[in-house]
Amino acid sequence: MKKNEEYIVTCIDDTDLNSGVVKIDDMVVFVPNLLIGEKAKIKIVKVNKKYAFGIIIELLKPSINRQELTCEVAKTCGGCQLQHMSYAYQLDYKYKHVKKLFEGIEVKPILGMDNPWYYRNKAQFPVKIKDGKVQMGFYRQHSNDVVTCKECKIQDHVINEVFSFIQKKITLKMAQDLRHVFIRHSSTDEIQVVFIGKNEKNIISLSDQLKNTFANITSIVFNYNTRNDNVILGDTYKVLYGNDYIIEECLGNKVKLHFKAFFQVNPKQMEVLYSQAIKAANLTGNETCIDMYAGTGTIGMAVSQHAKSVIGVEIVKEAVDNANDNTKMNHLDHCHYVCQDATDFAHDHKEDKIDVIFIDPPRKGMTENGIKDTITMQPDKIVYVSCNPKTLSRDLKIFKEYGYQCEYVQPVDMFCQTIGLECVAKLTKIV
Ligand SMILES: C[S@@+](CC[C@H](N)C(=O)[O-])C[C@H]1O[C@@H](n2cnc3c(N)ncnc32)[C@H](O)[C@@H]1O
Repeated sequence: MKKNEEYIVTCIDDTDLNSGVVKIDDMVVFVPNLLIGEKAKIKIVKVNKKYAFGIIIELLKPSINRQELTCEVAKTCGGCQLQHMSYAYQLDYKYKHVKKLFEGIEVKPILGMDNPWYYRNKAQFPVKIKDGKVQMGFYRQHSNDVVTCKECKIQDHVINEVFSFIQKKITLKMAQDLRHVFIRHSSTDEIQVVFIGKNEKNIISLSDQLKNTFANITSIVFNYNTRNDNVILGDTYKVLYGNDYIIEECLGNKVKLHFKAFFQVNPKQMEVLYSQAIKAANLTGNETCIDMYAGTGTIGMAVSQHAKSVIGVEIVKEAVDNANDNTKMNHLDHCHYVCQDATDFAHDHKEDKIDVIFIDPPRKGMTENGIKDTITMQPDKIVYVSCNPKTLSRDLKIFKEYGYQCEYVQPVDMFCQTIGLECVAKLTKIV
């Protein structure tokens, strides 16, 4: 097989990264976006020793599970990898792959959305100047090129409106000192805009236009980032209007949310996810709980309404400050947060007797030492919330080696149209 050769193929399988799998003379070829059962003319673009990669040139027999692409940049923007699948099929596809990862563990049916569009409450738009024009949009897949578009079909409508307004008003002078524009829209209908770049001088007039146009903007911030890597936010910032936070809501609690603090991007499914986490813990009201990787305290505050006390740990100072303000604002005085690395926290508390531990780490999951020290606390139950089924599966194996087994995994579709999936895992002590 050689590069640029063309073949007519039928797709026999798929991968969890949205590639169809075809076989040509016993050679496996991965073809992005090809669905099982589909017949297509493909072109080989790369050949390795044991496998190759191809691209679709012409779809000869489309699957009934394929849906029309309605987004104008679906083919160039890297955001929605599964937009060519009907939503029911996206859920089947995710379920099949998540089940493979958790062999021997019950995986409950995925909880999906009724309307899987316009759900995201946060967007980060890169800003560039190319050929004397300002570009603001999304990164092309595996590239630093910016794909411009009028709207994004998974961002909520208000974010699209603010995005479109900035696109119209931004000048070359403004763009030259900017790298990103970050927009959040809360469930309480507050808008936050964070400009990220070198210098705020040329942005002041845009900030004024924004606050004069959108009555519910409560926070405009300039974040200074002069680094040359792909970390989006810098350390220092200046508030241009209002506050450095907005007010969010989660399961009935108000949440003060700093722009540097984490918040789930799908507010509807966040409540489904955290309700599942609380259900898994089956609390009686007498438990002492830990909320590890706590963010602004969203899980811990909801848990504290069903438990005796909650102590939470989080590494981002601004988020911890928010979390402690949030417990006061919601009158939850048996819930308290500390700023520390989660592994160090688990180590310092390993002699404590804790009943239930909630864990919600970033994509990379936990450290083995963190898992060992968590287990030393001998909780009756551990509820692990994860946005990365692969690191969850790895960590569940380590938990099992140290005496905790997973009873079940409950997937929740938090990231419709994309390959992402969130899961809740319930773990109990092996007796
Ligand atoms: C997936 S978020 C979950 C946040 C929170 N539970 C929520 O749902 O809003 C993971 C959180 O872990 C925090 N984090 C990352 N590394 C950490 C560490 N080593 N120790 C403690 N917290 C950490 C991040 O700042 C982030 O807030």
